[in-house]
Amino acid sequence: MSIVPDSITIRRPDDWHVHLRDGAMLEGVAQYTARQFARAIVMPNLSPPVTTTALADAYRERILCAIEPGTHFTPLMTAYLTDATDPDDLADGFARGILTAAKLYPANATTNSAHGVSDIARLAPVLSRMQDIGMVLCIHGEVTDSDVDVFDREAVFIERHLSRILRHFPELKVVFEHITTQDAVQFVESAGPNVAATITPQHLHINRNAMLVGGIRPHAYCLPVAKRETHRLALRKAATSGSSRFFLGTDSAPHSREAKESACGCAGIFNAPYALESYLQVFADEGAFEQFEGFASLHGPAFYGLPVNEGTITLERAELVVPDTIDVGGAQLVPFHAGETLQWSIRR
Ligand SMILES: NC(=O)N[C@@H](CC(=O)O)C(=O)O
Ligand SMILES: [Zn+2]
Ligand SMILES: [Zn+2]
Repeated sequence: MSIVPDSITIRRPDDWHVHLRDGAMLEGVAQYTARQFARAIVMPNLSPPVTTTALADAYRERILCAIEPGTHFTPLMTAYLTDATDPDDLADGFARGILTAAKLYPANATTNSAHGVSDIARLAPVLSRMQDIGMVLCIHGEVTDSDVDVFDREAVFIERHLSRILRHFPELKVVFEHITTQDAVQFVESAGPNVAATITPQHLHINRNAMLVGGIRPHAYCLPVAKRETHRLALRKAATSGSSRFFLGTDSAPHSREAKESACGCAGIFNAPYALESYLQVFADEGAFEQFEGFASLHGPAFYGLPVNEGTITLERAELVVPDTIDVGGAQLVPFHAGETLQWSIRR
């Protein structure tokens, strides 16, 4: 067993995958992310989605308005790829610093993805341009074919699509997002340096039993769905390995309590309020304290070609009781780890 210190100070971290939503929900949740992270890659799956540079620019303004004055937080915007995406618009948004990445959702893979790409082959001109200009492609890597079991959708995506995308565009910078399987870990490890992956706190903490044993637990349901224990262990190993190809992306995805606790509950876990505390617990339990800063604060900027943040954040060993619910503009959200006691707290 390695020695675990009582506090840890790291460079300010970033969240490389978050859903901040819009309207009242945005107003309520943005501050939780801004308190923990200096920057965040903001997902474009609003309804309707953020498909152009102009829409991303307007959305960025709304996010900045939702952040409390005095908070230093930079939203990094993404454009949602559709069958109609214009490569010139993407390149223009990227050159002007409005867009940081583009996002590929296979049609109907997840929340608000009905406008996603129906045939990845049609994206060739877009992907080719992104490869040329060094713009990152973020991918929700699950197939949506109805004959594929929901627990196999990520592994089948690698085989049917991801390998092919990288064969055609071998220099394209790809983030395989919120990976949930050993297959994805192995794929990223054996791919070139232009391929990386984000890992969420929930996929490091829970396996599918958390969702299905002793009653159905909608607050543990997100997409890609948590897999069996062997996969969780592979993800913990990857995250804490020190490999620069794996970095932090919470996939915090708030839905109201009613939308989650329903006959057809929404996918998504709201983990923004205690994301760092949750991740650190994993690194502490794995005896990988020294790898925490790389995962949280260094590997992501290096991959995106951005500077690391100035300033630091300190977490200390101090119990933290996660509330059962969090009130956000009148709606109740159930956070990840609701009712549990975490062992680490951010020093304020
Ligand atoms: N992760 C989720 O379960 N849900 C996300 C969409 C996504 O990231 O796939 C959402 O927007 O609710
Ligand atoms: Zn996703
Ligand atoms: Zn997401």
